[in-house]
Amino acid sequence: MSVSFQTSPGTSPTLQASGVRKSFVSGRVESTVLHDLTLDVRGGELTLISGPSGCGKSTLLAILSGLQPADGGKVHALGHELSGMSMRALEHFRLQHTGFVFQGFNLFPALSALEQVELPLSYMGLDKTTARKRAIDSLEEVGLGPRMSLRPAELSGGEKQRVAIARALAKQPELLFADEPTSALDAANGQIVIDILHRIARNHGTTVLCVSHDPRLVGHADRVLAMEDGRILSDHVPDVSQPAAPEAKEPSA
Ligand SMILES: Nc1ncnc2c1ncn2[C@@H]1O[C@H](COP(=O)(O)OP(=O)(O)OP(=O)(O)O)[C@@H](O)[C@H]1O
Repeated sequence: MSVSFQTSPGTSPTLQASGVRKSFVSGRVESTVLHDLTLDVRGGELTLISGPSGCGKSTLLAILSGLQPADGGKVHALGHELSGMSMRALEHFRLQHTGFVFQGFNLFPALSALEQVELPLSYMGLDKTTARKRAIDSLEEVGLGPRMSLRPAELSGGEKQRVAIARALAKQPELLFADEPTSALDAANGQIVIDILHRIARNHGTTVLCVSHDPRLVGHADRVLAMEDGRILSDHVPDVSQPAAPEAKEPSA
């Protein structure tokens, strides 16, 4: 049986999935990874999808962001039905409206932090001056103003992830997707990253959807969808009076 979670009346969801199903075939075995999953996600909030490894979180994020097709059901993002879009239209949608942050940072070794952030802005068609200003503003917003000329090899893991966040933020996306953004980081850097994602949701009205198996993140989200075996088991607002992780200190470079 599937459980549905809907937004409360008066709020307008930016991401909606209804009856989403996904299976993978390996040899002769077909495994269902998502079972008739229905959910709504709102703007201006950090929504965390938590759950054990292998429960289908990354697959769900990939489907909600248009990176992967579902086998059934519908996904609406910013009012567009993703399942009805061509590959080309999906690419355009992702370029214009979404930002991604992944566990492995995905930075180019030869580019400075500033160049990493400017690059997607050039693909979006922004002129050089606008792109540079946006890139600088975004790097400053994640606390990397003084380090924007450095290349990945000269940055710590936490700083690299902040460059990746600045790169996503500079696009001014309505939807920001983060897949295990803290997994490669220590506790202090992980907390800084999740705090930045939270601030982006609050200050820019962005829909931030983060998937993670890290239980320390639960206390830092506005809303937590707990997933298990391809189903959402609960939808709750975390108790902020019970911090899930110790206070973060600004780490040294
Ligand atoms: N392309 C694929 N082909 C076959 N099986 C896949 C594929 N992608 C994912 N799976 C399987 O689907 C299941 C869910 O994977 P998924 O990556 O969505 O889980 P997850 O909850 O994000 O896990 P983790 O926390 O470890 O990243 C796993 O059993 C995985 O092996």
